[in-house]
Amino acid sequence: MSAEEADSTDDADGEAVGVEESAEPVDAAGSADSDDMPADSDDTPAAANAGTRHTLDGDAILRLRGLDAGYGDLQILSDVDLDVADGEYVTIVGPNGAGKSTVMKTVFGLTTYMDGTVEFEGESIHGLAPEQIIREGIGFVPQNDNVFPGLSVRENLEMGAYILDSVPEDQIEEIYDRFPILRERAGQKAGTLSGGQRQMVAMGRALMLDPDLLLLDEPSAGLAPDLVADMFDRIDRINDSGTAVLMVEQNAKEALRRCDRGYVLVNGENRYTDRGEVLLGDEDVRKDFLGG
Ligand SMILES: Nc1ncnc2c1ncn2[C@@H]1O[C@H](COP(=O)(O)OP(=O)(O)OP(=O)(O)O)[C@@H](O)[C@H]1O
Repeated sequence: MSAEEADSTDDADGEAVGVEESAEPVDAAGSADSDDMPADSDDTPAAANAGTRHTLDGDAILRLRGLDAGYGDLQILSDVDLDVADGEYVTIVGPNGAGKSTVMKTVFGLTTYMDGTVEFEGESIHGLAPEQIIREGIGFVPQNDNVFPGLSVRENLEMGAYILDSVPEDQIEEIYDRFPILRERAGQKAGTLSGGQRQMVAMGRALMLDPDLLLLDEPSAGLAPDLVADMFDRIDRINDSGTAVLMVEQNAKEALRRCDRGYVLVNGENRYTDRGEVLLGDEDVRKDFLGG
């Protein structure tokens, strides 16, 4: 069994976790900055926090509140709250069909908005077209069809900056420094690259405008197990250089191990929120969503 299969949340039914809302806010559910944590927060079980707080105390660059969204008349997300702080690494995990990708697509203006707020850097971005959202400083790497297969690697990167008047050569160089194989393959059609290399092209394209927030939908999907760790390392480095990351991952254990905070989404609703390591250590979360 591959690491991905082992971590799959396919069989989680989302019904087994019966954690009720607590009246008391729990501080540990919030901040990306460990200095802000209560001294004993390492020991706070996620279950004690579940259903209480899905938001940060401080400023968030991405702030979703009471979000309802879906496709046409079909509502998928119900009352979703989610924050990403400046420079934070946040991951969303949960069973298939929980609505994880729908959260990302909604941030990027690709679903039917129904209710709630979507704010980025203090301004509402609800109703903006994807091109405007890119200008605001959000990059998005969708799970599928995320490169132009008939264009070269370099042309794909240039497409990431199509809203500019001229190609930002310095940024292309930065992307090549980050992903050296792309410099070597600059003239090769993206459709002929390996899965891992295509994922680098897709990330590189999304980084061309140096976004403040990068949305990554299942970046390890389809990668051979030995390439998965490398992809996660690259994401760590992108985040280390100051870009906030919001990532959806089926490889839930690894994602939670790497991130600052995690959200468990079930049936389009928030279920758990806490620091990744706290969610990983929680028996109910492990049993119901992480394959034990
Ligand atoms: N374009 C669409 N039109 C209609 N329904 C859709 C569309 N895209 C997704 N859905 C439905 O929305 C629900 C949530 O899908 P979503 O892809 O957000 O889930 P997910 O948690 O990311 O799941 P997975 O892990 O399987 O990718 C599913 O029932 C799915 O069938």
